[in-house]
Amino acid sequence: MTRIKVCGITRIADALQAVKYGADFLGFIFADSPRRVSVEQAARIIAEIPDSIGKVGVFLNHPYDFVKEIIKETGINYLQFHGSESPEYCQEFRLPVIKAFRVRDEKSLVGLGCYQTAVYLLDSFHPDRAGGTGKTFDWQLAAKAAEYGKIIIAGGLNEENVQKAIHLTRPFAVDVSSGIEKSPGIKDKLKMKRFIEKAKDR
Ligand SMILES: O=C(O)c1ccccc1N[C@@H]1O[C@H](COP(=O)(O)O)[C@@H](O)[C@H]1O
Repeated sequence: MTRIKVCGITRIADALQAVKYGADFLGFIFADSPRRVSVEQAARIIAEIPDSIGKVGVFLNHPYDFVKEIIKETGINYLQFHGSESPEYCQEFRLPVIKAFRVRDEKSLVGLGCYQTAVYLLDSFHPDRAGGTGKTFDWQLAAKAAEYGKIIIAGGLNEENVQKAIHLTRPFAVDVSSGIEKSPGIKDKLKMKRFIEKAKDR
């Protein structure tokens, strides 16, 4: 069954709803973003979440020591590197790494084979925004990435298109953020429920 990652969590209520509806991973953004959480906020939320749920810290070209500190202070147990972090950088950490690639065309996936990370996350390319774009990319390109290992499809997913994305790409997981929001960082309960139901129904 396709796993579900709900990203951009900033509130305990949203985290608990996501878990109740069946999310497998929750994402906490430490990069510059309207969905950014403080270390204290993330630690408070993570303390309320069952052990069975993956807690993913999302980083963007952060210094090694910053990431280490966040791991220590919050209890995140997956690392999502959303920038231009090198394969060597990704291997410095003991936790499983999700390396993001922002997909514009086939060339965006060159270099993917150099990484030995747990999972590859494919998100949409945007010239000005690193993530949370609400835009989809050409899902046909995901097949190339799948040759290297497990993939997570991200970028512009919502209750209307998630089943098609799963059908076309057969991912390990789907990742949603802005597609289930009322406003940046604030989840819409109903949209979240419907998204998870649809994703689980595939
Ligand atoms: O959401 C953000 O603001 C963000 C900022 C910096 C790096 C990553 C970010 N979010 C990631 O974007 C994708 C998909 O978002 P969406 O569903 O298109 O809104 C997801 O992987 C988030 O982790």
